[in-house]
Amino acid sequence: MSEPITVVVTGAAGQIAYSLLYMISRGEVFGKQQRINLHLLDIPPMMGVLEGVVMELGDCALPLLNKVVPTSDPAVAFKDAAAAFMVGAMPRKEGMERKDLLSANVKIFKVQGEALDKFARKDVKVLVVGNPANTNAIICSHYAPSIPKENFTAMTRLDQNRAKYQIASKLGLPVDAVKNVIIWGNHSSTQYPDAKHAVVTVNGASKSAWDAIGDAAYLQGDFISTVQKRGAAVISARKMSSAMSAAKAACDHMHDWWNGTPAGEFVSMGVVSDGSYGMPKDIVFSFPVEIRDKKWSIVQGLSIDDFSKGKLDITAKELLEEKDEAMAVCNQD
Ligand SMILES: NC(=O)C1=CN([C@@H]2O[C@H](COP(=O)(O)OP(=O)(O)OC[C@H]3O[C@@H](n4cnc5c(N)ncnc54)[C@H](O)[C@@H]3O)[C@@H](O)[C@H]2O)C=CC1
Ligand SMILES: O=C(O)CCC(=O)C(=O)O
Repeated sequence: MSEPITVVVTGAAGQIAYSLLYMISRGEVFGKQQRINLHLLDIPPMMGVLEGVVMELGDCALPLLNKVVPTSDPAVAFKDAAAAFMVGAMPRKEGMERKDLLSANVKIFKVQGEALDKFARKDVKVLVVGNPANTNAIICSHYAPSIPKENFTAMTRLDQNRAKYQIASKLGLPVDAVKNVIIWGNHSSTQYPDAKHAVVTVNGASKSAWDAIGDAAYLQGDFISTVQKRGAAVISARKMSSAMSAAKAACDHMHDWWNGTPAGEFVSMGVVSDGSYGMPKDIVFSFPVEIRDKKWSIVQGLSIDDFSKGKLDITAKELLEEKDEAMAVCNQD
């Protein structure tokens, strides 16, 4: 067993955390030999609920759980953090766009960025889940200047998993037969789910998902809109936003960041743009990445046709607008 690492989960009394805490504590992210000190942050009115979550974690009798620290103080929560799941934020209700949450949620990420800067390890890996996730991540990074920008990421893995599931279902394949589907841009309805580089394994042979499906109208139409609107569809059905699937995606994202991606495979993550694929710099944009030694790099050289370029430009424009609005909100104080 290794020395314990400190893992922070914000929004720890909420619905995503309820699934996420169990998966992390079972060793599904950092491995079955890695002991964990879980730091659970929520707001003061939720401390009673959080106490119940702590009781249940104890009652799960999880051998990897070294210590659980419930708190409403960011200074306590982020102390020595090696990894942070930033879930705590308001979810949207039916009829809202995720960016409608911006003014309420962005200030949370300013305060927590400042706390990460002061109290976390300088190599902390930060995954922003709370919406609008990409813009909250750029704000968090902005207010944590002593931590490298590369350490701040936003979650588009749920969109990737949704896209993978759509392709697998269309072809009647298991989900693990589908690889390298890409989510470009914002975790919003402007995101671009791109199947052009995806591959599928059929009867032991690898082939292009595009050719296997053989229906460009679907792949440029219903496939894209289904993935873009899946969050809203879940809200409409459940009257609450996705939680189990979001927790699973957060684990997948951090798992791959910690452990790396298999050769020839890439995953999508919102990362601070370096201008790759002609996208604006210094926004958190979802790109395909490969990961080695706990460091991601954007996959270069993928062909982008005019259809794709148009989609990338739309989502980049939205991210630039969101960033301006978020900075204006933060500068009000
Ligand atoms: N990026 C993605 O793919 C996804 C993002 N989300 C987003 O994740 C966020 C959380 O969703 P749920 O867990 O369903 O919401 P929830 O409402 O069940 O839980 C949120 C928790 O955050 C807490 N919180 C609020 N302000 C806080 C602060 N300043 N510090 C610490 N905790 C704070 C709340 O008290 C609550 O316990 C929402 O913004 C939601 O839209 C949800 C699904 C997928
Ligand atoms: O759609 C939302 O705003 C809530 C959850 C979410 O981000 C998602 O399900 O993709």
